[in-house]
Amino acid sequence: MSKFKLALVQLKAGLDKKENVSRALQFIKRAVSEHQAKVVSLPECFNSPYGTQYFAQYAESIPGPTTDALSAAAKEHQIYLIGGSIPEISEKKLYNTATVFGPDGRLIATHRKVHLFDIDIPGKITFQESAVLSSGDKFCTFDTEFCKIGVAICYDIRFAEMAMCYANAGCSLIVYPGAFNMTTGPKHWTLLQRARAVDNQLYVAGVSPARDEQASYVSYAHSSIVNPWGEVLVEADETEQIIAADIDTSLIEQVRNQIPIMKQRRRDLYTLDSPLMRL
Ligand SMILES: NC(=O)CCC(=O)C(=O)O
Repeated sequence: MSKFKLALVQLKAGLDKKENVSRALQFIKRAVSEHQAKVVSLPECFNSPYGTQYFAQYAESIPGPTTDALSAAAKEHQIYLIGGSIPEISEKKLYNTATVFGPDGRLIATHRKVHLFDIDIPGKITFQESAVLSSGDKFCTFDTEFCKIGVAICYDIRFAEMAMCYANAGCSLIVYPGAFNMTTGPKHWTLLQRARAVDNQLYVAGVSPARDEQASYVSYAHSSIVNPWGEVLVEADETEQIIAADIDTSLIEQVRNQIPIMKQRRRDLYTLDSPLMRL
């Protein structure tokens, strides 16, 4: 059993990359000093505006200037830092990539968004990440002294199978840096976080950029942390801010004993057969 504080930084990312990174560093410092956070996460695409027209221009290799700054911040504050995501360039391909740094500043995990955000809701929103990005083909979990944590990015949350793989791998918490929009956000963002939490009886956190009404892509914001009961422990509004909550792994054991769906699965009728289960 363990208990630790998770803080999510709902950051407003603008056109100035240096300014975005510098604001992120200020908020990380505050997450530690004001909330005593041991694990801190930034949102999807935190050093760049979110949009296919920006990814190539803002892309960096990893390691690069943005991730060097994250590494130094994790070390300075002795925290696990989930660096939201950034546009990554590697071997001439672009990815939407999350990085995770340990309290010693070492890069301990990366996640390239597995499910690219390609949707078409006529008159509302059409978006095609796959026009410029390549998808990742690996899962991402990392161990801490508190619990195992899984990381996936935004649209990945719509795929229940992926969260189930993370639960089967022993994760107590899944963190989704994500930038839902003003069409799907109000309908699905919190619902999906609650669904993944209830399906898998674990904690789920969604960490979004703050809303910028002037941006070409307007984020819904509303970062939140949901417990294994599916209860929203804390939810941001649309403004730039930090939210934080205790992650208490004893609640996972309690819920799994009280509602023992993990033991009641009919594996004779259905199985999740993924080679990537071997994380
Ligand atoms: N950045 C994203 O993947 C957005 C996902 C989203 O808005 C959705 O509805 O799904």
